[in-house]
Amino acid sequence: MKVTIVGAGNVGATCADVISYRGIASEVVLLDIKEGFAEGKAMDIMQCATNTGFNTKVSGVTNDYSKTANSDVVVITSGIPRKPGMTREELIGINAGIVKSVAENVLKYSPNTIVVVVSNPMDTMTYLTLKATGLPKNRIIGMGGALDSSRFRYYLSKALDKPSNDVSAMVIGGHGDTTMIPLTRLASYNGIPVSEFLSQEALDKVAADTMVGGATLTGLLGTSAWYAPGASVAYLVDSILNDQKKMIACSVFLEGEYGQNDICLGVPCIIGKNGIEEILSINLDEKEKALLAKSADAVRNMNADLKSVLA
Ligand SMILES: NC(=O)C1=CN([C@@H]2O[C@H](COP(=O)(O)OP(=O)(O)OC[C@H]3O[C@@H](n4cnc5c(N)ncnc54)[C@H](O)[C@@H]3O)[C@@H](O)[C@H]2O)C=CC1
Ligand SMILES: O=C([O-])CC(=O)C(=O)O
Repeated sequence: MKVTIVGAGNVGATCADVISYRGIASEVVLLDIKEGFAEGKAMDIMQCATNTGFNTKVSGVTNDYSKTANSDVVVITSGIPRKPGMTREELIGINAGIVKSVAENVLKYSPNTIVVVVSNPMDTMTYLTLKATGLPKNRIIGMGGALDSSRFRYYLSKALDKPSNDVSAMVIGGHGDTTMIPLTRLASYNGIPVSEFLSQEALDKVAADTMVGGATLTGLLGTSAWYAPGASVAYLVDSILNDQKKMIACSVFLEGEYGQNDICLGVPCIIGKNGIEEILSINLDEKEKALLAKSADAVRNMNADLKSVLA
């Protein structure tokens, strides 16, 4: 199975590294616009093969889309990341043009591919990819919920002082500092509601920390995070390529689900060889419904800025 990752920067290269290390795909092509950069990242990753014991073939190319031909999955991470103090939404001006041209280029050589959109503002970039390419909705997946949910589980595990892998929890809504919705009511520690162990005050703090999880890392690192984002993309790609049917919160085009239309927003999905195989409709309480509607309004406002790019 072949995966192309466009953008060989922090997130793209980390994703290539995790995919090869875990043997998720037989071939990974890294593509970047910066001369020699993807080639260098690919060579560095390939030189891990003997010491970590993988057989994936990783190659890098400078803007040569012919080398990406017949990819099963294409991941788009090209674009700029935010700096401390910025929101993801502020990246739209530069990233929209990049994402649109990249999506068009990859489809020329891989017309049947599934596209995973990572560049920010991710929900709007996913919507843009869908509108610009006209691909069916099951083949355009926005990655944000996998990452936000893993951060939610991290903060819950810290509050519980128990291992992250014993915690189950999901974040839905937009992938933004104010638009994501950690579903605290449904989070559990080995099947027991976390509210059995944590006060409402502690749970509120976990939710607030999760929402600004990306901003916190950006403040610490000077640019946005890459290890967990790269691993989250690889987790999603694994579920597609190996038809694992995992339930993952993904940004997907909604047509009536959760009362929303003409928008890409994070909701629980079943991910398999056909991409988005099912959108799960879970019962939200009134407060969660209101938060989702508010989140959708904010993402829709952002999408309105795409008019000139889509014209
Ligand atoms: N959805 C999510 O959960 C996450 C999204 N992101 C987003 O992912 C994007 C990438 O982040 P990083 O890897 O940290 O940035 P980075 O700056 O390290 O890498 C981006 C790469 O894209 C390349 N690039 C720019 N224009 C291109 C084009 N037209 N064609 C091919 N390559 C091009 C650049 O040369 C650079 O190497 C950002 O927009 C960031 O906000 C980052 C983390 C998580
Ligand atoms: O915070 C950012 O800008 C990058 C991102 O989406 C994340 O790490 O969640």
